[in-house]
Amino acid sequence: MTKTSLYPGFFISFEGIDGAGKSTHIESFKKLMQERYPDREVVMTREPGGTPLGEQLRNLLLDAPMNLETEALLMFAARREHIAQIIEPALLAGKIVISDRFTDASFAYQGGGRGLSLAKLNDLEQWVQGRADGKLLQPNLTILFDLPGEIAQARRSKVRTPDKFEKLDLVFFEKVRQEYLRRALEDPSRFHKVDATQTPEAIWNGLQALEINW
Ligand SMILES: Nc1ncnc2c1ncn2[C@@H]1O[C@H](COP(=O)(O)OP(=O)(O)O)[C@@H](O)[C@H]1O
Ligand SMILES: Cc1cn([C@H]2C[C@H](O)[C@@H](COP(=O)(O)OP(=O)(O)O)O2)c(=O)[nH]c1=O
Repeated sequence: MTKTSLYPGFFISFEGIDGAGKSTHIESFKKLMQERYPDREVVMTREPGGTPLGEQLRNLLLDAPMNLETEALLMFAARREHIAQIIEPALLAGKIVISDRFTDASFAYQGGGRGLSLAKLNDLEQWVQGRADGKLLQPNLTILFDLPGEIAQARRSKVRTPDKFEKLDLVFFEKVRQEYLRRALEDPSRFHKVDATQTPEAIWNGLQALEINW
């Protein structure tokens, strides 16, 4: 059985290091899905966040310095609420859910970047995404914007005031990137890797050509 058949809906996550180009494409991608599947509702959401409690946790997570384990636990607490309130009900109702980040980000940032053990992250993933039937709720498709840390940093420095994670250095973002790539290798049927060094137009053409295996 594929993960796709766990729910009538379809779950897509967008991932990548800060500045890789997710925000540039996610709204248009939502519109594309809506045009392609006019009889389905498309729900756009994000992590950390997605629920009133999750958004409160997001404010804390993005600004307050905290112990690494605390950070991971709060990320997964926000995720549990997000799954219970938003993601699972939408998937059960046959909707398309697009989330700006999901669990791969915890492996990449708290694991790869900050060094939390993958065993602990695996436990949290099982805890928060495990279902009564023993299967794991995962995105059906994860679109990973892959970009060298240096290029992402140059793009970021042009635009915005950095949050807590964005202030971290180049070595950190390379480790984050490598963990994303490791996760992609581990589950190649779920991941679609985008070469984010391409022009926005080329990236968009690639996204439009992407086949959704419902
Ligand atoms: N393919 C691209 N080539 C050059 N610059 C880009 C590309 N995609 C996005 N950018 C620019 O890089 C910056 C970061 O992009 P953004 O989409 O906000 O990244 P993210 O949401 O992944 O952090 C923005 O200024 C954006 O205009
Ligand atoms: C979901 C998640 C995000 N993050 C981090 C990655 C980002 O730096 C930050 C917020 O992500 P994001 O929403 O992509 O921020 P922005 O749109 O402002 O770039 O949270 C984690 O460290 N772990 C997680 O599990």
